[in-house]
Amino acid sequence: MTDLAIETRALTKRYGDAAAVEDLTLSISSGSVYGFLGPNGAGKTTTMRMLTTLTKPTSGTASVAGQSIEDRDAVTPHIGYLPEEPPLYDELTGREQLEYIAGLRDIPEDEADERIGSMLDRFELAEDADKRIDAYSKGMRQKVGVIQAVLHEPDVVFLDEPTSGLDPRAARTMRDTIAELAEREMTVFLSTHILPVVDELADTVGVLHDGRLVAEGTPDGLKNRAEAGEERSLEDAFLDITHDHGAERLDEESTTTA
Ligand SMILES: Nc1ncnc2c1ncn2[C@@H]1O[C@H](COP(=O)(O)OP(=O)(O)OP(=O)(O)O)[C@@H](O)[C@H]1O
Repeated sequence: MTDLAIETRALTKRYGDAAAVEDLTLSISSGSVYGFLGPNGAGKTTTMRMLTTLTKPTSGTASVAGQSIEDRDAVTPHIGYLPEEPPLYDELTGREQLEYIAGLRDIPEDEADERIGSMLDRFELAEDADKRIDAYSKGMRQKVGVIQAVLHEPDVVFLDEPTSGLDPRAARTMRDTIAELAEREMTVFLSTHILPVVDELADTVGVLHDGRLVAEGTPDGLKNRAEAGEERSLEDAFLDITHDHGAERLDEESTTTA
């Protein structure tokens, strides 16, 4: 694998006249945690869907784990994806769902049993593992969703709002798990609106606004963009960055319509 786990060049996705993602160029190192931030509708999910080969870009190129996203069969063994709504079969139990995914991923049965057992314990889901998923709460579905995303120990995992629906203890387990995945050299592409999670875990943060990357740096680098001496949280930095860019665009619009 190259040193870059994710590389995109001018990646663009249009729906009709509107660009959901525009001219996105990213270079994300292997083994790092990349925090991908942006207001609602900024294009985060669209980006993840392109990088996980679920939707085709309108233009531009990208590779994930050294494989072009045009080659779905080459990319998928290397990646895991937790989307906003984890794809689960309601009629299966949690354990059956995970065993099914382990089979699809060609994980040997004894290894799969061990990994599934240890992840169910870790997320305190063992007691409910033999209940049908249609009886699961949102948080329980989320737990199964993340376990199935990392079960095959992919090189790169895409997590869309991983702490969504989780109680504080489970959210802590999720954060610890992400940190551990990164320690094991897995690259984590993490999108969330919970900024302290990004501040705690991310090596690099990218901020998307209206489909464009408007800021990128370390969490501390983004916080320190303001005048020296000012104490800022990542939330302050995010609000400033996305506000500045909204204001710039309004200026551009008023100039072009004047
Ligand atoms: N299938 C689609 N058809 C048309 N427009 C779409 C489609 N999918 C996304 N969009 C548009 O693309 C833009 C980006 O959406 P996207 O879901 O990627 O944003 P997001 O950053 O993930 O938002 P959120 O934080 O709310 O989940 C939005 O304007 C959305 O309406």
